[in-house]
Amino acid sequence: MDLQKLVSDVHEILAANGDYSNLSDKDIYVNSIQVDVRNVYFDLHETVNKQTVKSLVVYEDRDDVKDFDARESIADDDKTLIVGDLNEQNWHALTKRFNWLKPTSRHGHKYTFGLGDRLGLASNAHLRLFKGRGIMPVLAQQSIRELLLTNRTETDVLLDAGWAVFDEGFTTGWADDGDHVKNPHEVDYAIKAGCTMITLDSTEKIHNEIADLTDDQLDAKYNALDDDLVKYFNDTYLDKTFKINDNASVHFSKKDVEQSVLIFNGAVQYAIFIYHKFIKPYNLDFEISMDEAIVPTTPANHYFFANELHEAGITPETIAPRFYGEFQKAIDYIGDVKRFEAEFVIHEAIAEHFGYKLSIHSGSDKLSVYEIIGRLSNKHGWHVKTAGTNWLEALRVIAHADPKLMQEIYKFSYENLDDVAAFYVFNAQTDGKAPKPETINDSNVMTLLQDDDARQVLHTMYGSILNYQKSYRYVFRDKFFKILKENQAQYDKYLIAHIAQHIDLLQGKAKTKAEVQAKYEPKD
Ligand SMILES: O=C(O)[C@@H](O)[C@H](O)[C@H](O)C(=O)CO
Repeated sequence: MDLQKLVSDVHEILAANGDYSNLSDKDIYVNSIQVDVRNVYFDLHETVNKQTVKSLVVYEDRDDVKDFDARESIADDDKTLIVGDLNEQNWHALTKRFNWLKPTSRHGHKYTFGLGDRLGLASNAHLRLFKGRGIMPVLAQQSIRELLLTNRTETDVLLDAGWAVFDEGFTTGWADDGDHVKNPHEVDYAIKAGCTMITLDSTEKIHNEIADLTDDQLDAKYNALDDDLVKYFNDTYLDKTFKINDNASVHFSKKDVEQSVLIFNGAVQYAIFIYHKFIKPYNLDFEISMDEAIVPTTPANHYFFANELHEAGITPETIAPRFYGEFQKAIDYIGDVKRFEAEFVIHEAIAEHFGYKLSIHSGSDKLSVYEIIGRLSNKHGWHVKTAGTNWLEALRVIAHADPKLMQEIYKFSYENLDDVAAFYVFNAQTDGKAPKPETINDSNVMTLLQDDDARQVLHTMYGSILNYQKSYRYVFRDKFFKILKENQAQYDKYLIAHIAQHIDLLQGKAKTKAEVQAKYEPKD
């Protein structure tokens, strides 16, 4: 690398008085430039074999610059210029200089949005979309399931997102979600890796089987609890109506009390335990999710959960109920939208009453309900989690650039769908619902990204696709990343078009799915 030229670049930056539109070195990534008195920091984006290769350039007082891991360096008066990799040491060194680089809690941010970049290549585009929108991006958001299936660690996820934050000069705050952690080991791991938010997935503590009991069986099981507990729950809830506001109240029949206790109280107690062991001592941002339970969270169940937490002195930042209808991965909402709205009013009132926000999980593509969610919760705020659909946008790039490879990927996914049966709940099946691979050809391959069943097959099979090997060699992985990196600009375009649809509806800038699709859906 020509270090002398980089020194001239630095002097040009210092002389530019903040206007970097005409810098002579076009490899300087302008969004990344930071000038701190006479110290200068930026990323260099060089194109090598059609891919972008990034390096960090730091120009600092000679004694200070030592904590960077330099590949090369050169002295310039009392300063040293170093060039380094975008690695862990350099990112930590930068966070000591720029506080906004570190992920923080969502607390105080009214609108927050989880992005879940499965491949580590989506955050730059996301940040360009979020700049100036007034929404805090939770850039790093990976479930343990996703980490296992992609062979990534929390640190990989943090660094991919953190470097994008520096690259884009995104100074208004971002968060890192240790998503769907289920046990103390996973919570501890997420915290130690630097997650600022913990999403406790309480699915395994929720007793779905209680919903199938007859009234007599339910009664017997409930009354078998210790007398003092039964007395406490009956005194607190039985035949009571809690008026939450002018539009919402929650009534507890005998069945509501018994089901709320027997289905959810184990999860409440577990959340209290996790709160005292980790959340409170480390002052973490806490979400409790029950969205992947089999039983929907009725307004009474939700009120019960929130009230019991409140009695224990706990106010999480967000709670993710399992709303009425189905929020399946990668496709629109399934269910009666009117009933969803009627129940959402009550869920929102409960959240506002107890002082947290609702979190909408599996939020990608739920374009039929975002206008409702935005309209009903914009005053108080919301958290939305997309479900890794940036992976599908990556496949859109593959389908475009190499239709044959995409057909092979789909055929493989279709034939091996059982791989993910234990990880995901989805409708798509290979017994007639999802399109048969032999019907897909070069001219209709893009339809795979529009068909609900094909989307679900491809969405859930990411781990198998990326890790599939023959003779110890990856079959798809290397080709996949090569194409994606060579077409990053197109990937960025697709990513922005996809998430912009969600945000416009949530922010009330558009009213219908048709409107946002007409505005943003890629035409090619
Ligand atoms: O695939 C996953 O595990 C994630 O995308 C996860 O489902 C996601 O983070 C989520 O919770 C969306 O609601």
